[in-house]
Amino acid sequence: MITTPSNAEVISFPPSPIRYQNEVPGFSKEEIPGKGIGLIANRTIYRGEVIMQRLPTLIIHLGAHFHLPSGERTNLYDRAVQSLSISARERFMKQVGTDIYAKIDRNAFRFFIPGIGDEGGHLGSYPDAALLNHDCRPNVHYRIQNMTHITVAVRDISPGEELTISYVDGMLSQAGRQNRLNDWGFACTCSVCSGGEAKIEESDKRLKRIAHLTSNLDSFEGEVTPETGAELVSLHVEEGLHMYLGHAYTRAALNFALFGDGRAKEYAEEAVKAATREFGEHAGDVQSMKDLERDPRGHWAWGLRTHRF
Ligand SMILES: C[S@@+](CC[C@H](N)C(=O)[O-])C[C@H]1O[C@@H](n2cnc3c(N)ncnc32)[C@H](O)[C@@H]1O
Repeated sequence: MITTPSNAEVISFPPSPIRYQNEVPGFSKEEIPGKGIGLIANRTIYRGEVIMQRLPTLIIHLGAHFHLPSGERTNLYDRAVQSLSISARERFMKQVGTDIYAKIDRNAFRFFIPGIGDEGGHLGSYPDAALLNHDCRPNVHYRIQNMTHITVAVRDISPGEELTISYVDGMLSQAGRQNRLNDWGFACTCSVCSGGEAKIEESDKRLKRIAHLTSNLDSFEGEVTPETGAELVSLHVEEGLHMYLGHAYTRAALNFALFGDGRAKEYAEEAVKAATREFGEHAGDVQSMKDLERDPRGHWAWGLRTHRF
């Protein structure tokens, strides 16, 4: 661990260690043409399945990675990697990148210790999870909870399909995403990016519509009908943004509730499932959607829009 003394104390004593379940690996490592190594499903993996949970091999404070003089940083990185067990070191060193700095840069995942702002920013090295290649419309979502990297399927995955995550914000336009991906040194060949001009235009248009509906739903001034949230969910599914369905279903459920519409219940139920996949069962959205599902009419939002207009 390369961090400040106060962060080290918190990191050494995570507030509530999560349980580990036995894993039956649903994937194998394979060479993928044009992408290096990747992970391929070797059985059907169902939506919501936890695919992999990993503790970090190394933790590095963002300040150390980006602001230490390179000589000092190299020294620290060498010592950190030397202190790993032989097998952990081997897995770390197999990652892409010409030296330790590059391996961290190209493979590590960013996370923040909650409650202390930028000071809590770290890079976690998880060499097994780092084998997930990028797709703009991925089938897997990951989160880092108590320093643990958790990978969950966001839709059913067939045997032989590659497991992928998105390295960039999937709501960016295709050009915006490609621009960010240049940092990793590859051009994306996902179904949207390689689908030709018309497909890219259609996808960008959908993303604009998603942004527009989201902003309307989030403000009391925006133009919305009971159907607006349902349209938002459909657009996410059409666009392949299964990784973001938690917020979409939550907005839709709340919108139905605001209109005093009974569909709030079924959307809240889906919101609970999607938000659990994305953020974990203890996330705030999950709890509030459980409340809405249990008692839509008793919810604070029920009928508020109908009173107003
Ligand atoms: C975190 S690593 C992923 C694992 C990597 N393929 C390996 O062999 O270890 C990131 C690197 O994988 C490659 N990569 C990931 N996604 C890709 C994609 N969609 N197309 C081409 N290369 C990709 C790029 O070289 C990128 O810098």
